[in-house]
Amino acid sequence: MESASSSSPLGALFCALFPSCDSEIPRVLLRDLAAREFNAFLWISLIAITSLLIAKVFNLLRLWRRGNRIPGPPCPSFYGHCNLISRETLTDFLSDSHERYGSVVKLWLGPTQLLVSIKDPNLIKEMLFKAADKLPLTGRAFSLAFGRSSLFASSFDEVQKRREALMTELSERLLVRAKVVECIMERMHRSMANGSVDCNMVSQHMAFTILGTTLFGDAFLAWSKANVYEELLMMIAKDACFWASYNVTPFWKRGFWEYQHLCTKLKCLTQDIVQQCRKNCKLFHCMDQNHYDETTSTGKNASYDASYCSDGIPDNFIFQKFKDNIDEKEESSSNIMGMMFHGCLTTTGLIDNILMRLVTHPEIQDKSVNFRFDICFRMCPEIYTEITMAQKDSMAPVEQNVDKMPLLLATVYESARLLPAGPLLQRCSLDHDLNLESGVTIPAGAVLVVPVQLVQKDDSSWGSDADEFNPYRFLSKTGKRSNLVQNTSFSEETTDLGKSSFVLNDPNDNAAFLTFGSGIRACVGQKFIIQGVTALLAALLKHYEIKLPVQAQNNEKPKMDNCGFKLLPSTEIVFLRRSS
Ligand code: HEM
Repeated sequence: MESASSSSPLGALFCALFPSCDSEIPRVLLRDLAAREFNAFLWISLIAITSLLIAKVFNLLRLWRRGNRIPGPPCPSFYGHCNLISRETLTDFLSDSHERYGSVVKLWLGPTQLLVSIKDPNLIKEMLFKAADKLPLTGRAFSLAFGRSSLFASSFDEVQKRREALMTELSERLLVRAKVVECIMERMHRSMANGSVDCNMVSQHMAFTILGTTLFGDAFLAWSKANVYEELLMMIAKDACFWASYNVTPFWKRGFWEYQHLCTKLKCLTQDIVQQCRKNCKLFHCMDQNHYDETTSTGKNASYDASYCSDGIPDNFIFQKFKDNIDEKEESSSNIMGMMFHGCLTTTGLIDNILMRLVTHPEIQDKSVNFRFDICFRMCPEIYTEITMAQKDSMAPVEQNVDKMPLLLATVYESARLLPAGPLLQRCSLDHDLNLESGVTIPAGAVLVVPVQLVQKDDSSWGSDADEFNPYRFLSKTGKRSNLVQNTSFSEETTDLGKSSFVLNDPNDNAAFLTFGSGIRACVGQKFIIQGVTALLAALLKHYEIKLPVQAQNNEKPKMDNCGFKLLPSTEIVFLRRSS
């Protein structure tokens, strides 16, 4: 009978090489070899796991040692403050802690989770420039809902290229076109048939239309599924953070699959609007080509707009240049959905907030309609006059003259200051400690946060009226860029402003203005959305006065909710057509 060793390929090879050997020897040798290799494998695994654990323990000890050097409230238990602080109370807790322990405060959220909050504007600025990465949760929320995104990922290296491309694209689309304004006004007019409109609904629609037409072009205005898209996006927004907060994707939960179903629907709709854009474009291309052929054959001057359809894709269609930069594997639709998601949510909040400020401070729109204004208000400029003045010597539509409307721009910035889009700016530095110039060292792995709302309402940065709505704080007289913010009362300064022309101070010059973040990960859409929203408001306020309905005028003014990011109750407002 043939031996086992010679029947195996290795054994046969051994016998062929050493024919004189005993047939038992190769088998023993092979077994020995296998046992040694297995042992070596076990040793290597053991060493690797042990060194990994030692590195983890070492990092943890370092985090504890360095973390404990930062001032902060004592930790109630080994498991940290997590059980004591809810999302609603975090800002209050940080406010108290900053008051007691200074501008850099630490909180242990768990035995391995250190949170460091910074309140001093100059330290914040430095930190936001040095810490380039965002928390993994941010990237996870976007990728779970929309697929891998190279715009809203955590790592700076991943987003850097796309950020630059998007910034260039947005800077070419700063103006909201007359057609978009018309479409919004038409819809608002229809909604007003019931007497008043819900402020949040109308803001959401405006935000959605601005973003949709910027990303998808005019095809978006005629798209029959735009309303469904808007609803879906808002439904996803409600749950995105909840599902992303699981460390392991909860495949076993039914709710998760329902959420995923909504996300898939949104993706299909995104692809649908992209198709509509393509069709629209081909149509325009043919029409323009026919027009071009006609005009050249009749010898007339051809006015073919090559920039619109140079390669069969309209210029304003999903950012052609931006799309070119996306590598093949990446789904461009995830970036588009991400932009619609972030842009619509934040812009809805901003417009909602501005409209509420305008109805609760009617004197800023137009003094002639307000009977309660006092002497100081009589002297200060107001938005309606500003719009009419800006239009006086200009043939351009009102939305193209926003640069001549500093008070309207200041109103937008002041509303953004009082109600930022979220409670915290967040960063982390996973691999390196962060050394701040003040001497504070923030250990690698700590979560860094900026309590935006506290910073944007801090007396030391904004003066004694920091809590109040005062757009004039962003204005100064021509030729005198005085610091209006510090220790300046509304009445003194605005009286003075009324006598002379004035300019807008760049809000970003104040390190405590953080609505759009700051530093290398700051919002890419700031300039675009400020211009867009101001242009839309200019067109609206030129024709309408925005008011609370008569029955609501004596009610209490809307207040911020517990988190301070929403005005409650959601209010009905009225757009009253101006007679002239
Ligand atoms: C009122 C409107 C908006 C507000 C309040 C807002 C606010 C913000 C904030 C606070 C951040 C984080 C900044 C930081 O951590 O330093 C951010 C990031 C970002 N925003 Fe906006 N945003 C708005 C509109 C938009 C629009 C319209 C776009 C683009 C179409 C946009 C694109 C982005 C992008 C791409 C980022 C991520 C930057 C990064 O992670 O590197 N934003 N935004």
